[in-house]
Amino acid sequence: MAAKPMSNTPIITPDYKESTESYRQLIESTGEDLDRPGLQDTPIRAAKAFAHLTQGYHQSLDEVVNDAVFPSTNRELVLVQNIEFYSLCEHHMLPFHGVAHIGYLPNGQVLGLSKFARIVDMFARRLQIQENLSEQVAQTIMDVTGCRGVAVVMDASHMCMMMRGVNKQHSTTRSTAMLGEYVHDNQARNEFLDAVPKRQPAF
Ligand SMILES: Nc1nc2c(ncn2[C@@H]2O[C@H](COP(=O)(O)OP(=O)(O)OP(=O)(O)O)[C@@H](O)[C@H]2O)c(=O)[nH]1
Ligand SMILES: [Zn+2]
Repeated sequence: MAAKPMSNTPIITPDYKESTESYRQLIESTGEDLDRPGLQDTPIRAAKAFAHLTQGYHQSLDEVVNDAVFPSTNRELVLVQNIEFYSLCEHHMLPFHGVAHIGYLPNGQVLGLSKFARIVDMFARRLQIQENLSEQVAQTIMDVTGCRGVAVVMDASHMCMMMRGVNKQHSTTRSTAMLGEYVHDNQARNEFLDAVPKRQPAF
């Protein structure tokens, strides 16, 4: 018997037509021969890869969280650290990647641990700048859990600073977003910042 569909939402199979054509034009603009064997499937491959890297636009928070919010009396710091992420900078569409560290102070309920990573990915898989990515993750955790405070630190290396432009191989960027009690409570801020791993140079 066929598996029962999970919802009545129609399954849309993307055909990547427009993005494949865009990649064809982009490759042609280099003077390359699109018919040579190595490149024949490259436009569709690149289109599929780009769709993957930007899939966060098509995810819903409800699906990502999947009701994994659980009652708890624990109100102390929960720190989920070293969540690796890959994103694309919105200025050059080149990758930036690194790790996110998320701390929060629960207020009667806690979020399933994997959901922190899923929320990071949902916002990272878009065209982004690192500062906004950090804020969006923090705000979403606050909205979903109703926590007392949330702090996000992200350490990342930006390919647009490494492969081109200023060509700096060792520079990394730390962005921070703090909400709720973390805004004014220096003791809570310091507890979180002391617990966050120190960032190593990119190489
Ligand atoms: N604040 C911030 N800037 C970013 C991020 N990703 C890329 N950028 C910067 O966006 C800026 C765009 O600057 P522009 O002068 O318009 O572009 P550009 O001529 O390509 O700049 P260069 O990279 O300096 O060659 C650069 O300074 C990038 O380093 C990010 O996540 N946050
Ligand atoms: Zn960039």
